Amino acid sequence: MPPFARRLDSDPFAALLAPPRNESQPERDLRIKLEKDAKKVSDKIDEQIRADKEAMKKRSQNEVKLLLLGQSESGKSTLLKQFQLLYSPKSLDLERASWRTVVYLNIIKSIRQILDVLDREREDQESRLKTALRSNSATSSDDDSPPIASSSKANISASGSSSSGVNTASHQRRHHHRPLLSPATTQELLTLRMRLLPLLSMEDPLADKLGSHGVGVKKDGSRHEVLVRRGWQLASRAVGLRKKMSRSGVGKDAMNLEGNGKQSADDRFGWEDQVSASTARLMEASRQDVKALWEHPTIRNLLKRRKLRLEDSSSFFLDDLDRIASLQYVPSDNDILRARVRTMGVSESVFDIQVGPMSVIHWRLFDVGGARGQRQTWVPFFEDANAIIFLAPISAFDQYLEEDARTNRVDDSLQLFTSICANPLLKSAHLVLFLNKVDVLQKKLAMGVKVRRYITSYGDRPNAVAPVTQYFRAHFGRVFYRCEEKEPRGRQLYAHLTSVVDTLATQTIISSVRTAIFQDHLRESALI
Ligand SMILES: Nc1nc2c(ncn2[C@@H]2O[C@H](COP(=O)(O)OP(=O)(O)OP(=O)(O)O)[C@@H](O)[C@H]2O)c(=O)[nH]1
Ligand SMILES: [Mg+2]
Repeated sequence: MPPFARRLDSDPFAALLAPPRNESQPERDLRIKLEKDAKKVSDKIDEQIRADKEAMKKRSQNEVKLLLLGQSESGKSTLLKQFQLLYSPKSLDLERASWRTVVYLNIIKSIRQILDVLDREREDQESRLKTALRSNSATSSDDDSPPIASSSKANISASGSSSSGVNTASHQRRHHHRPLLSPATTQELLTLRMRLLPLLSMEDPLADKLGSHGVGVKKDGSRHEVLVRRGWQLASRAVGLRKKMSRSGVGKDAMNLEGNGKQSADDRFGWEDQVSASTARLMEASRQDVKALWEHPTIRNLLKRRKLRLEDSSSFFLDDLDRIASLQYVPSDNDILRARVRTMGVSESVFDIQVGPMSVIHWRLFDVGGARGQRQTWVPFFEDANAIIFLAPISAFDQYLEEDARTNRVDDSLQLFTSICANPLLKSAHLVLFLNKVDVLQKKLAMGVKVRRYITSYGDRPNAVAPVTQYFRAHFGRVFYRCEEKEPRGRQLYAHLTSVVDTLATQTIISSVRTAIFQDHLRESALI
């Protein structure tokens, strides 16, 4: 058998592609032409594939994806605002009016929480009085009760050893028996409460206002809890401006305080809707009452005694009411950093960073909702992430999750960090850890809050900032190295002690983190 025939026998493709044995000349010419045309098409496809690959490589070289991860209230959105301040400060200017609504909401929520505590104290005091009349009960000390969560839930943590390696303490709420409210003080505080009702009544309309701009509003007990999605700041502003234009279009201004022919208050101060304008006026009118409540010695005592954890921003705004409760108020950068609104889902922001005379990197940041119910939305963003900043608020050693009042927040952070370190989709991501809210930690320790009461494994170490931060840093480090030992990926952990509301310090850290992440990225993309 000739070698050609053998080849045809053994190679089915050669047999298929071979010209017919008794092909005529015209058939041959046609076949060759068709083959040439087919090759041209095939070459074009190859060329397109090559071009696509090249473009993809170029795009991935010019794009760095960074995820901001961590539990709720860890500071992810605040860190994003710092990126915005650093790389796109003008964009924050456009959002200022929207942040004013959030500041108002934050203040009103704090007042409501304070008044809720007052109500509970009154009820407890009444029932204690009744009991005392019967049994002549004794008083008890103030300092050993655990805090009550800002959600007003009982705060009882799981005891014993947890999978994260820290041991958290178990607490039972104690009752206080010493009466705090005299009849005169009760009367005084009830009068204040009554005078504050109009301002309090703005909470739901304000929440609805934010909620109507493509964001979520969750009913939290009897109250609205606002959750925001990507772009809410500008959506809120655009809707407000449209309303304002349509108002002036029909020739009447619902908010015109000055009478005909004069500029309305919302025009002068940039209010874009009636709800914000009304709240601003109520805020100014109620300023002295809010201050009287917030600074009232009995209220101070009560908050301390009941260990009410107002959100970190609350005292910041309440301490500065003279500035904020004014018709001229426009939120400063610092106010925006402190304003608190929950993130829902994943929101993406892009910053273009010039890295050379001709070269720009598109830095894509993904800010996620950190509550347990939100965490499943993170996973689709893991696959092509270049880097992660994981935020762990180490000041939260004495706090429990809002979504699970038995889980200590530091414990939750450690568990979450464990799952991030071990996730195979993130195996080549550059890993940065922010041990955040060091300023709050400092204040708590200075107030005498003892770490070992909440983290029993802390033992007899000194209750000071350096040993406490060192202890938590070691725990997070151990989680990381344990993951690397199990499955070595050659990664490093870059850890920073941060307070992301501190602009100067945070921006310095962002710059050094950026250098490290971009260097890693350039090294990797050179290998593609
Ligand atoms: N004092 C202080 N406050 C902080 C710090 N970091 C964040 N905060 C405040 O903590 C609150 C919560 O911060 P966010 O950035 O909204 O938290 P988040 O991680 O985005 O929370 P979710 O969106 O619910 O996942 C805000 O009022 C911030 O101003 C910090 O380092 N120090
Ligand atoms: Mg957020």
